[in-house]
Formats: sequence, structure tokens, C-alpha cells
Amino acid sequence: MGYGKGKGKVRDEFLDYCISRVDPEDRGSLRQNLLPLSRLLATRLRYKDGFLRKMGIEMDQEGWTDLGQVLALDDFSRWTSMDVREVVQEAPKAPLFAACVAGILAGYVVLRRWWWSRKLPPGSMGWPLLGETLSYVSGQEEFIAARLLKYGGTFKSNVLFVPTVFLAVTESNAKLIHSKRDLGWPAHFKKVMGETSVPMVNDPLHKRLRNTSTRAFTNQQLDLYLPVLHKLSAKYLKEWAAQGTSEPRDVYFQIKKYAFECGQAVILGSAVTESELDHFMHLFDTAIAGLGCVLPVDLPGFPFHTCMSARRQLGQECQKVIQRRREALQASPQPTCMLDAMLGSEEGTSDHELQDFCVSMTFAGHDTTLASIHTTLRWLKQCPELAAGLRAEVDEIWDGSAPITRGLLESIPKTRAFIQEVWRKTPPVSPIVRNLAEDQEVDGFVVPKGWNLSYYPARQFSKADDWDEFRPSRHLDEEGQFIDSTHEATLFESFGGGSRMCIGYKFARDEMLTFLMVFLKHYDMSLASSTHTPFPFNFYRLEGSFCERARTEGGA
Ligand code: HEM
Repeated sequence: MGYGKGKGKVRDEFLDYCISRVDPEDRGSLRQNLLPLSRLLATRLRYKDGFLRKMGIEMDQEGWTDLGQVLALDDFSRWTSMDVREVVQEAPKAPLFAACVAGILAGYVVLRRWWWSRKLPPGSMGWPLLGETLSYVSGQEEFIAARLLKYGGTFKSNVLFVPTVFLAVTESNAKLIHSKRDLGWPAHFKKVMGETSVPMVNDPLHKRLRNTSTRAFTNQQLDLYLPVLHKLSAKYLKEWAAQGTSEPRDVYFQIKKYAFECGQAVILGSAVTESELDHFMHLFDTAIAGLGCVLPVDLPGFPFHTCMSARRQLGQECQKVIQRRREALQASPQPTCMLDAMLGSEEGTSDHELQDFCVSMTFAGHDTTLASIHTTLRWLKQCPELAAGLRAEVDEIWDGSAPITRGLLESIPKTRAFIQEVWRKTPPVSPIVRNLAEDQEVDGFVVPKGWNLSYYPARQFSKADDWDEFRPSRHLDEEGQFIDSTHEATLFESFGGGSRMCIGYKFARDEMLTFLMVFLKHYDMSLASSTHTPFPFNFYRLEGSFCERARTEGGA
């Protein structure tokens, strides 16, 4: 019997033979000892030197020999159970076991790498761990467009510490990414945002929570929010204009507070007081900083602990509001805010889920609109002729004091087209991402389970004509009616798509339109500078000051 041949057979023969040689009462324990040993060694055993010499078996320098030699020995049949036990005791079980496992694992890793490297799209994975993250965060659009061009379409990279395949901009790839449902956020994101928050969870929890949350975004609910948005736009713009100075200043925090209050008033209701609002904003900002913690350890002394303490407090504050809204709904069942719509849900949403709803909607809705308002004002100031056209459109349909209604928002197609062009040209969130729950074939490549797929109709790869031109009229038809491109996935992907599409996109549009109507009707801004900030939200940060429109244009 040759060395290395018929290992299974050799093993079985050896085992059976040994067993047949020992006392019947010893057989159970001998089998127990021999089985793992023979499985691991297959055809090789290590013998005590003296024993092997006595048997006349040759060894290599390290004291190994061939089991075939042992079985071929004539006098093997004369081995006693003691001889067999000696063999068993001398066999080096543990080191060999470890060596075998390590060898198998190393082989597996090498083979898997080799196999995937043949199937993966082209591209560079960058530095170990860091990948190409730095180039990515310094300009996602440029990063993606440059590589789509270089690799002729779909390419791989490693960004934000996750191996990622960026998809070529095609209808089929847009469909593919929209058909995927899973997001692969780091575990600490979930702690910060809430274990039951819609943007963090995957199916089946995602499906249930998302279904319940859509109650807050029905057309009927959205109409309820318009007076709140109108009131807050009027209040803040008036305040900013009153503070107006000839000295330009960073308007980021002014606009942030406006966007935050709009979110809170619509999510939690107008019962939130001014001091509660400031407290909420502080807690919220401290908690959200946890997303960027490199060491997400929730123990005293770690920065993440401070963030999580704020997050726990935020949950408690939300709970107080939930209680208040419950009582208010008992007195008058008419819903006034998103939380009311959730409380009216028949599907039994727990208080914990309600708290996470409030936090996650604030997160998803407030920085995105904050970024959009900055960028809209920047484009307005860049394009004075377009701005004049929009003012004329608003002047024509609104006296500046009547309530802003759905009807009014729908009669300003140029303004709607303007906002859509702002979102096409400078999308606040980009690109959209899904995590793969199983291996996926894409454009003839295979992307392994656990990787991210990313899709973004960047620059010249967008299907927009003259993609670099800021031209709102592209969103108007021949009769001047607004063309909604929200679902045109090769042109416009600012709100994503499929079962994870932005749940608040209609509300975001209402907020932008309401703000813009009040601004265009009554106010103006002198812009000193605008600085492009690509990450984490893509927008232009502004320096300037607000003033009443009459001062620059001689009256509206
Ligand atoms: C200009 C404003 C906004 C932009 C550009 C924006 C953009 C996005 C994008 C790109 C996504 C991911 C979509 C996908 O992966 O397919 C998303 C998801 C989401 N957005 Fe928005 N969003 C905005 C405003 C809002 C507002 C105001 C709310 C709520 C009040 C909101 C709530 C959400 C939620 C809950 C998700 C997660 C949906 C899910 O995972 O099922 N967003 N948003």
C-alpha cells in the first residue's frame, strides 16, 4: 500500500485491524482514541523511536513514517493492544491538528482570493483597510466619474472601509440596485440611530417599520404640515433679514436651526417649546457625532459614551413628547404631526419604536434640507435672470400673505423645475448603496456576498443632455408644465429608489418650495462666498447676509 494513496482505505484498515487486536472490553476506548487520530493523520503516524526501531520501520529525520509501511509489515498482525496504545499515545495530536487546520484555511483563503480576483471587476482596492476612502470623501462625484471612465464602466474599490463595486450607469444596473433591500451600516450606527430605526434595519423589520412610517407621509398628512412650514419660513427669514448687516457671515447655523425646527415641529408637533428645541438640537448633535467615532466603545472615558449618553437622554425627551401627544390625541383625535399619525397606527408600534422614529426622521430629514437650502440660494445668486423669472412666477400667483396651499405649490412649475435642477446638479446625498446578502452577478462580473454595491449617475455618465449645464428648463415640457424626474434613475437619483427610496422626498420638496416662495416674495440675500463641501453632505456652504427684497429691488 503506497504512501499517500487511498488514505481513507488505509485509515479504515488500520483502525479495524487495531481494533481486532485488542481485548473486547478495550475496544470502545481504543476506537475513541483512534478515530480522531486516524482522521487527522490519514496515512502518517509518528512512533516512539524505540518502538519503531524494534519493528524495523524506517523514519524520516523528524521521526515520521508511512502508515503503509506499518500495515505492510508481516509481524504487524502480532501487535498487542499495548503496542497499539503506545502508538496512540505517541501520536502528536494537537500540533498536527493545528497545522492541518491552518493549512486548510490558508489554502481556502488563497483559492478564494484567486477565484474572486478572476471574477471581480477592474479597479484598485487602495491601501490596506483605508482603501481609497480619502480620495472618495474629497469628492465622490469626481471619484466615481474618473474611475467609470478609466475602467470603462463598473469598477471595484474600497471606500469607507467596505469593499465596494460601483455600477456603470445603465437602466439594468439601476433596476438591480433598487431591487436590493439590505444596507450594511457599521454596528455602532444602529446604536446611535436606534435599533428599530427605518434607515438602519433590514427585512423583515424594515418592511414592517417602513409600512407603519408611511402613515406620516400620506398626501393628507403632508397638507397638514404646510401651515407649519409657512409659519416657520416667514418667522426665520424675517429674523435673518432683521439681523442683516453689511458684514457677510457664515449662515450655516441660522439655516441649520430653521431646518431643525421645521423637522421637530412637523415630527413632534408644535407642543415643543423654544428651550426644548435648543436642548433637543444639542442632544441630537452630540448623539449624531457618535457616527464618526473610530472607537465606538460605550464606556466612561470614551467619546462614544458621551454620544450614547446624549442619545439615551434624547430617547427620554422623545418619550415625554410621545406621552403628551397621546394625551392630546385623547382630547382631540385630529392628527397634527408625524408622531400623531404614528400614534394613530393600528399596528401596535412600541414606545421604543416611536422614539427611534422621531430620532431617525430628524436625522434623515434635517441635514439634507439644510444642505438643499444652502445650495438653492447659491444657484439663485449664480443665475440672477432665472431668479427674476421665479420671483415673477411667485408674484403672479401669491399675494405674500394668504396661506400656502397645495394648489399654490402646484402652480409654480418654474420654481419646481429650479429645485429639481438643484438636486440633479448638486444632490445632497450621493451615491445610493446596498449591501449584498448573497453573491451577485453584475455586468459579467461576480461580486461577493458582504460587499457593497453603489450606484450614482455621476457627471457625463448621467443620461442628462449637457449634464454640466445648470438648466432648470430641462424639467419643463413644451407647455411649460413641470416634469417630475424623481424616478428617472439614470438621470436623477437624489432620493434613491426601490423599497428603500427616501420616504420623505415629497415632504422635502414641500419644505423647499415653501421656503423659496417666502424668500422670493419678500427677501433677498447678498452672497459673499460659497464653498463646496462634498462630504458627508454635498452642498455649498454660504457666507452672506439676508435682507428684505424691497431694499434691493425697490419693492415687491
Ligand atoms: C433634500 C432632502 C432629502 C434628500 C436629498 C434625501 C435623500 C435620501 C436618499 C438618497 C435616501 C436613500 C435612498 C435609497 O437608498 O434608495 C434617503 C432615505 C431616507 N430618507 Fe431621505 N432625503 C431627504 C429628505 C428626507 C426627509 C425630509 C425625511 C423625513 C422627514 C427623509 C427620510 C428618509 C428615510 C426614513 C430614509 C430611509 C428609507 C429606508 O431605508 O427605507 N428624507 N433619503
